[in-house]
Amino acid sequence: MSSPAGSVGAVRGTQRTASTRKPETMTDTTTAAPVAEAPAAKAPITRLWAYARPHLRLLLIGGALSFAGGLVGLVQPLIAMDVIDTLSNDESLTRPLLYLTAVVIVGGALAALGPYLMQIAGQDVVLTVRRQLIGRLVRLQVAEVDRLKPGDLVSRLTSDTNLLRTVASTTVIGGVTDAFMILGGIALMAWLDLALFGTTMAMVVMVTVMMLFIMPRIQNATVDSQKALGDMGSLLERIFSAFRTVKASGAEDHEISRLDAAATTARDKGVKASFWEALAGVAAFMPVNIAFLMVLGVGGARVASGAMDVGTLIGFLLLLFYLMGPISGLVASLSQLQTGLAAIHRVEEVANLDSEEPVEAERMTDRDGPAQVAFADVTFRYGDDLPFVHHGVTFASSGRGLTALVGPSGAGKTTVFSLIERFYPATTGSVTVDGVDVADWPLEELRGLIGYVEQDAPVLDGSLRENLVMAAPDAGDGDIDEVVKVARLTELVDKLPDGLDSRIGYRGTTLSGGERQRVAIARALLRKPRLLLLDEATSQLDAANEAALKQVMLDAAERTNVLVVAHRLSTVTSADQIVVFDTGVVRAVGTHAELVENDELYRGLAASQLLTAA
Ligand SMILES: Nc1ncnc2c1ncn2[C@@H]1O[C@H](COP(=O)(O)OP(=O)(O)OP(=O)(O)O)[C@@H](O)[C@H]1O
Repeated sequence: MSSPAGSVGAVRGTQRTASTRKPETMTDTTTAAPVAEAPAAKAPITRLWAYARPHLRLLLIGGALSFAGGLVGLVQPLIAMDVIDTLSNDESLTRPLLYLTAVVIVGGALAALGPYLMQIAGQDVVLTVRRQLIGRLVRLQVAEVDRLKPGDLVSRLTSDTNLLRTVASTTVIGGVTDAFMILGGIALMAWLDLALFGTTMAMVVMVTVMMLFIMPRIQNATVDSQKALGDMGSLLERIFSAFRTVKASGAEDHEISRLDAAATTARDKGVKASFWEALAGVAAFMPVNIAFLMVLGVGGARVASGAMDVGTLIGFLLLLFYLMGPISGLVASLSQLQTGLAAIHRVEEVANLDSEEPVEAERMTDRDGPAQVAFADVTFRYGDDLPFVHHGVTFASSGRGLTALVGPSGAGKTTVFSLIERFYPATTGSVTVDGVDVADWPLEELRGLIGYVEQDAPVLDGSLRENLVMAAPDAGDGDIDEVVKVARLTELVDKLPDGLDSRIGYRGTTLSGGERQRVAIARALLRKPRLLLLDEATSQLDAANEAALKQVMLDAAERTNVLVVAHRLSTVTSADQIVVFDTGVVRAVGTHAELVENDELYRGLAASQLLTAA
């Protein structure tokens, strides 16, 4: 074997492991798994800033326009005072009324345009977050997906990110604008009358203290409420992933009651969050109303005593009245901010998951022809707290030909394929392809040379063509026709209403088990792989198709290296070599005839499948 060209060291490290993630402790299957137990690496507010920063320009323009709209509104009470003075002086109302009209029109236009621009920025922020999440989710390591619940992840991508829209747009800028309004109003109050100002400030302090108490509770309640939604999504996803089994088991009522319980929990948690939000509203509203009454009382007395004129009192009251908007706006913004921070917390947990980062890497090799595979004393287990599945597996499949992996169920045959594909790293020992440890291959290149047909031959929602070209997007019509013929799919394509462009349903439910397997085989062959991994590829085929595909396998083995996990030995009796697995070790390697002669386990398997006399 010639060793592949190119630097090995330069392409290491394509798998990313979040250093902050704690080991998983998942045993409960009824609720959504916590995506990660460690808190997000950065404070949610810092992350919010990072997400919003690329859209800052639009946010600031929108915010400035909204702020200008608010300022224009602030002038209204002053003009009203002017109107009263003008009336009491018997002067013409034309000038103040013109001002008032201009203020209303300009204020209205600014109040519409500013929030609209901020909403656009908010949608852009959500898009940025979703893009990051999508990239992360699709590249998650297989081990992470083993322990997670897709329904919960879907909820994070859809529902949680949606909560960010308002917070990233109107909330922060609106809150800041409202805060400035309030500060401006307070300054004006101090300028108008210090005694009334003091009365009002007591109330402002009261509101602040109450908010400090309520806000963290809103955030916690929102996290709980969003988690409950995720749990519900997980349960629903669980049912649809085994829909026929649920029905055939008559388990609808049981599943409905579980979903109902999850929906009730989501409702209860939502109500709790709403309770704190409502309390925040009251906590802001009540003191302002009390302040209004107190100003009326104290101000009335001051007017009666001549310490203050009636115009100033009315101006002060109007100012207070006007400030109710910004005050309740600020409180609503703070509540929304808590909701958004809760959402960021859940979104950021996904960032802590282990994923396979794409890295630019030099190609290792331009070799064609069959790839060689070798396992050298490989041990492996799926988790630190799980038993070893491989206890020192050693075998080689050196180039062109058919290698069959056989042995009892659970012996570790499928795991061999997972290690070759680098879905998991071997614990000790080495798994090499073309003499290079799989850990040293650029991940994309390694997987690019392999065609893999999984045990349950999954197909994805979409058209038949989309499913076939998934691993070979550049395949031409001629190539597709050829694999369709080779995989005995011609009849299926002819009978489908739109041929190759017919949709084949969620998880290929409109296809038979055998058809799904043949689609998966055709997909793998279309890639023209240097290494073909077939897992139980013929288990659901009828006798005629099994014989035909056995021929396909042997044909492929003429050109490439084919590894097949087989339970039905009839399909692999003519394999170049058969590797017999037993409880995580290779107990024998040989041809069918040699193994029947020398290996007791294989002889038993062959006898039980009527391939030899017992
Ligand atoms: N993702 C996983 N997490 C934890 N344990 C796993 C995982 N996948 C497989 N196992 C366990 O590893 C062992 C070997 O599984 P593997 O699928 O490799 O066996 P196999 O020989 O292919 O079996 P079969 O012939 O039934 O398909 C089994 O005990 C199985 O329960």
